[in-house]
Amino acid sequence: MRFRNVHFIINPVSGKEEPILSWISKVFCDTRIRWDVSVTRKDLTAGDIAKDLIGKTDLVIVYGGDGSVTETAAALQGTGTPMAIVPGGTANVMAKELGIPQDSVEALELLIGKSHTLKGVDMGSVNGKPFLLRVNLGIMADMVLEADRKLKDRLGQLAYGITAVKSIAGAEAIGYELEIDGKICREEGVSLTVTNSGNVGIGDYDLQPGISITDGLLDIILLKNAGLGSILKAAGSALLQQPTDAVKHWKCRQVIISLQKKQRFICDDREESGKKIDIRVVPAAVKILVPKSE
Ligand SMILES: Nc1ncnc2c1ncn2[C@@H]1O[C@H](COP(=O)(O)OP(=O)(O)OP(=O)(O)O)[C@@H](O)[C@H]1O
Repeated sequence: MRFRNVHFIINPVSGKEEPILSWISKVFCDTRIRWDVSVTRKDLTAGDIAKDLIGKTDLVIVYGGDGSVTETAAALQGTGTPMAIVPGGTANVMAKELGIPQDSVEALELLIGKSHTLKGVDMGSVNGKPFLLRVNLGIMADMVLEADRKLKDRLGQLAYGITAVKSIAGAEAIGYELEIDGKICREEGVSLTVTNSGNVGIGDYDLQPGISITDGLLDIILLKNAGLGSILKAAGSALLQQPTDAVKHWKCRQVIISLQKKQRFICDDREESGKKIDIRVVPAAVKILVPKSE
């Protein structure tokens, strides 16, 4: 696929410290592609910039972490303007999920070559607001909330490991009423995840086997307790991509979660709270540039 005009959105404070402008210039200098750059600010998000670019460029390319990627996807969803990712963040979950090179120069080279294609990627909506990766309640939410900017700058991905240990230590199971595609069930667990993406940003491991970001479905994953045995079984299941009895797994188009009291949850990187959480899939919502499969 050939693009004539592309527009980069760059987050100057995301995880990696790289001379990205000089690399863009080098990679694009021998092409006929016209490129332009906008830089995010605290008061000008990737989503704000992407909204302004709808229909005005052939491709929006975001250089940043999953926060910038999800903001851009939310802005472009349903518009027909495609996007690409050059992973510049700490974890870069979305790039891993889609097989996009983690190395920035390789990701730039993918844009100018012929070995890429545009893929229709599912998104989700939670109480009417868009998300790309997942919604977390319980210990997974606590883990992300505790890993603040300073900790991520100092420790990179290890920040999530440290906050995970803290969150698991204090975990208590709570009751969830789940209405899954119209069918009601009652469950208890320490962590509830409704995910669009399988990858969790640690190597190539998926949360559970069989999760796809292009299947038009969401996956609900419930971790029943935070005992060591249960955590090890869940981790082993992710490593070996085998099901386990420590985790319950459903696929759905919609789930309505009812809680006994208002609880905070994480929707991608965003903190929200609620007592009733209505989550739906939006199939093939946004077109993203990915490597062509063999
Ligand atoms: N110029 C800026 N100054 C300060 N903060 C910024 C600026 N531009 C963007 N941000 C903040 O960065 C957030 C997005 O960060 P992003 O996800 O790109 O990187 P990251 O946190 O390093 O990556 P990851 O999510 O993979 O850990 C935005 O939501 C916004 O709050």
